[in-house]
Amino acid sequence: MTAPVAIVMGSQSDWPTMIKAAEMLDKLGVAYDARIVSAHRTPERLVDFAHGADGEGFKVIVAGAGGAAHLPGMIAAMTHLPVLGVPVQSKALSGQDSLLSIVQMPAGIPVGTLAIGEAGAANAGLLAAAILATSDEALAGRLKDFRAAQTASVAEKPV
Ligand SMILES: Nc1c(C(=O)O)ncn1[C@@H]1O[C@H](COP(=O)(O)O)[C@@H](O)[C@H]1O
Repeated sequence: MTAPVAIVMGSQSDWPTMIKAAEMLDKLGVAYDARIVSAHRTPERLVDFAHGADGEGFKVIVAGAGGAAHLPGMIAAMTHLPVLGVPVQSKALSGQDSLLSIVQMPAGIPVGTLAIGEAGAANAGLLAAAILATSDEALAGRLKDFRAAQTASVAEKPV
């Protein structure tokens, strides 16, 4: 069976951030395919990926990039699949550059933008699962269990 989620990132250096999306999907029993694709450095790979994503069977794309982060928006421009953008924390501007370049899309081509860094990547995994869960009752149940376990793990008093 093909993986329903593609996790793409602009560079190998993004993987320590984007692995948080992968770990979340692992926890929820959702298959994914992780790839390095860059609008800047591998433009033809980007075009092939974005044009072929639907045909490959992907349902949701999680795209992470840092700095001048054109990757999520360029993918969104070439596929109708939902694209979730993760602004990777950059060294020079702490990810503000990544955030603004992903979130400020013109009307007509949306990228669902998450928070900067690892929390954003983890939430992208959760959101991808939530999108898939609208047509997958078993996954919806696992998402509810995840929430319940999270709630139960929060102590009432600090130690
Ligand atoms: N923003 C993009 C794109 C893109 O948008 O296509 N391709 C690579 N990059 C970003 O460049 C940063 C530095 O990359 P290196 O660490 O490889 O120099 C990474 O965060 C990557 O996402």
